[in-house]
Amino acid sequence: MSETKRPAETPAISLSNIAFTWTETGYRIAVDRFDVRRAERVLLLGRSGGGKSTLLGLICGISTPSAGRVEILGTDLATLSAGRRDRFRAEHIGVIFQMFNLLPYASARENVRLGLAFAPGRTARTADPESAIEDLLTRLALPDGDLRRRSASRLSTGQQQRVAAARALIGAPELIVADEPTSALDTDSQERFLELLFAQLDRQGSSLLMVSHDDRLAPRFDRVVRTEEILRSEPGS
Ligand SMILES: Nc1ncnc2c1ncn2[C@@H]1O[C@H](COP(=O)(O)OP(=O)(O)OP(=O)(O)O)[C@@H](O)[C@H]1O
Repeated sequence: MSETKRPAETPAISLSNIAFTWTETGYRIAVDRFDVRRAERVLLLGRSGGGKSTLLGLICGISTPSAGRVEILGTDLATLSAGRRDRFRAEHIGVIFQMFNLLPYASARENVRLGLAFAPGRTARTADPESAIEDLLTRLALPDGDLRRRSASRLSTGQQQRVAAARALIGAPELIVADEPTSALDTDSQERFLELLFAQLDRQGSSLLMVSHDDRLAPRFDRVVRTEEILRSEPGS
């Protein structure tokens, strides 16, 4: 049985007394306490190799800590089997990966549609999936026509990034987690992307945790946290 509290009482993310070690490298992190509130937008800033992606993996339930508690939207991830954790992630967390992780041979539309796979709640919130996909791609400035039919591998980096954002946002999951989604873009494209992303977040009221090493992004967020404020890491052997 998962342990679930009422939404109004629960933060989007609540981490306590976390310890995690990568067995292959011995690199370890510890986090005493870290919370993100509902609808809050938090930027986690830190140097490269400082453990940001490792932390996001724990928050998304891709990795599991050796100690401590990861609670997402009131659910303690340790109470879920691996399969249920995957379904929980699909249903409640829109993830924008650093390398986007699009299916290269699938079209932009098909990649966005994947955001609804294994996510009955997100699907139920999307009355008409095909027009929702078109609407999101329009809002995220991926022009109609050939581009939306083209396989993802034939899109520019910025276009792939917007497809990845649309896939994360479709069906309005409560939490969006983004791992350096703007790192491959020039400053103007970064600005445009963030504007589009934030406008969509305003519409759907999701929380956002974004990690980056670029502190120029800071003014746009409700709160900025530096990795060294919450996370201790040891390089291993
Ligand atoms: N899959 C893995 N297997 C083993 N060790 C890993 C793995 N992924 C990361 N690590 C270890 O964790 C350390 C921190 O990596 P992580 O990707 O969490 O940092 P980061 O802050 O996200 O870096 P960047 O900003 O460069 O993406 C790495 O130096 C590496 O030793």
